Amino acid sequence: MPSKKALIRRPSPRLAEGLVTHIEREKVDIELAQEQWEAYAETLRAHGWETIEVDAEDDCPDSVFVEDTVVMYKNVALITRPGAESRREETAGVEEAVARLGCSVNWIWEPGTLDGGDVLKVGDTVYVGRGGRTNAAGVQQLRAAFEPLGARVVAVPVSKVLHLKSAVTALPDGTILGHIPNVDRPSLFPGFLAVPEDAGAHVVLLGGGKLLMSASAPKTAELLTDLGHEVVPVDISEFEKLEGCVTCLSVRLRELYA
Ligand SMILES: NC(=O)NCCC[C@H](N)C(=O)O
Repeated sequence: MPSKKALIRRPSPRLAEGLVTHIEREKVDIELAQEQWEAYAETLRAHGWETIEVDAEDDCPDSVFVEDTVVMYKNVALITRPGAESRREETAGVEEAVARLGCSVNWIWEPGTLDGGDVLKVGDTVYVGRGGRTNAAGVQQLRAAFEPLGARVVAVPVSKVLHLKSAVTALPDGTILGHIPNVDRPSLFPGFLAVPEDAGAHVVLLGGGKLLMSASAPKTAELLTDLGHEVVPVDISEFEKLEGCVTCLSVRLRELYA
């Protein structure tokens, strides 16, 4: 049953201490981050999404990146076991939120690790990035959770960026967008479109053909507009300083069974 709910999680006051792995640390402006987060949430609402706030986790600097803690497939919420130990406390609140929404809940167990940022769904194909945060056991457990439900799980290597979705996401027609220097094996993806900017590879599908994108990818926005897409830009500069992108700030629940 189609639904338009999106989980979001308010930034921790300790956001500036969030993990940085592949880029140089830059000072984060917390007040600006809060404003940007409000504007991001408002943009979702303006496009028909009911936002559901997961209880804040003030002691977890990276908790705003809610996408990493749960992967949805149909009505099943797979609670992850984040690859970074400092992020493991984040999952409890998310589990509570999805259970309250009537999802069927499943879990990634030790020794598996998996971050939601490593999972890209394109129809019933579920790409999973095997990289710094997601290990082989995590990939196997994801397969065991979703293949019986009809998913085709495709594992792909990720070595150049934090997560698979830091490298690639997909347009509504299934075209995979990626910035070539960040993608390990572009040939693994059918219908690959190279984009000129890092952040140009990140789109959130708002519905009705609209694409939520970072304001830091103007050339890609132009390219996609020229291809007949409607781009909705948001400024998320403070989250980008922590290797966050537009996808990681929400989890869209499109197939709730309720
Ligand atoms: N899915 C995502 O893109 N998550 C971004 C997580 C950033 C956070 N600083 C981390 O390193 O875990």
